[in-house]
Amino acid sequence: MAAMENHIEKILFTEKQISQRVSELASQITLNFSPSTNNGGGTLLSSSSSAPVVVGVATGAFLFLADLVRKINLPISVDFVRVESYGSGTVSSGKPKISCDLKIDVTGKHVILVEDIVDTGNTLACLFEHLKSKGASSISVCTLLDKPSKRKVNVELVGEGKFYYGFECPDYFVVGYGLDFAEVYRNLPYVGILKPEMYS
Ligand SMILES: O=P(O)(O)OC[C@H]1O[C@H](OP(=O)(O)OP(=O)(O)O)[C@H](O)[C@@H]1O
Ligand code: HPA
Repeated sequence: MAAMENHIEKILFTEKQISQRVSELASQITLNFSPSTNNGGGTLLSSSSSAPVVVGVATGAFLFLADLVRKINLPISVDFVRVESYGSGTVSSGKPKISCDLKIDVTGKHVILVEDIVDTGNTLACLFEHLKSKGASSISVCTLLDKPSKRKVNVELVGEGKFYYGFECPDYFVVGYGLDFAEVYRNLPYVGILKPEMYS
C-alpha cells in the first residue's frame, strides 16, 4: 500500500462514485442553463442569455472544477477566487478572507460558484456578498460535498440560482479530491477520513 494511503482511516466516497456524480451534476447544469430549455425546474433562459461564469473557489475546488467543467456542454467561462478561513486547522476562523479576486467582470452574468465543501457556510456567505456587490444576475452553487450538520450561516440564492451538491457529508473533517488538512492530502483521488493520529 502506498505511503499516503496508510494515513487514511476510511474512504467515504470512492473515485468511481465521485466521477459518476460529477457527470450527473454536469448534465443537470447543462440542462438548466441551455437556452430556451424549459427544464422543469421553472428556469427558462432565453437564447440571448449568456452561458454562465463558473467560478472555482481555490484551492479546494481545483480538482472538482477541472472534472466538472469538462463535462458541461455549454460555452462557459471559468475563473477563480481565493478564500481562506481554515488555515492549518480543522475549525473555521469564522472570518473568511478573499485573498485573490476574480479576473472576469460578472456584472449581469449568471455565476456558478464551485466548492469542494460547504461546511459552516461562512465562506459561501462571504462570497455571496462579494458577488452581489459586483452585480451578478444570478448566483448558483455547485459543491461536491454538503455538510449540513455543521451549518452556521445559510445563504439565500440570488436570481434563478440553484444549489447543486454531490453528496451529503457526515460530520467528519474529510480530506482528498481537493480537500486538505494543513495543505496536505488534496491529491488523493477519493474523499476519506484520516487516522486520528494524523490530525495531531
Ligand atoms: O463552509 P465553510 O466552513 O466556510 O468551509 C468551506 C470552505 O473551507 C475550505 O476552504 P479553506 O478556507 O480551508 O481554504 P482552501 O480551499 O485553500 O483549503 C473549503 O475549500 C471551502 O472553501
Ligand atoms: O471537512 C473538511 N475538510 C477539509 N477542509 C474543510 N473545510 C471545511 N470543512 C472541511
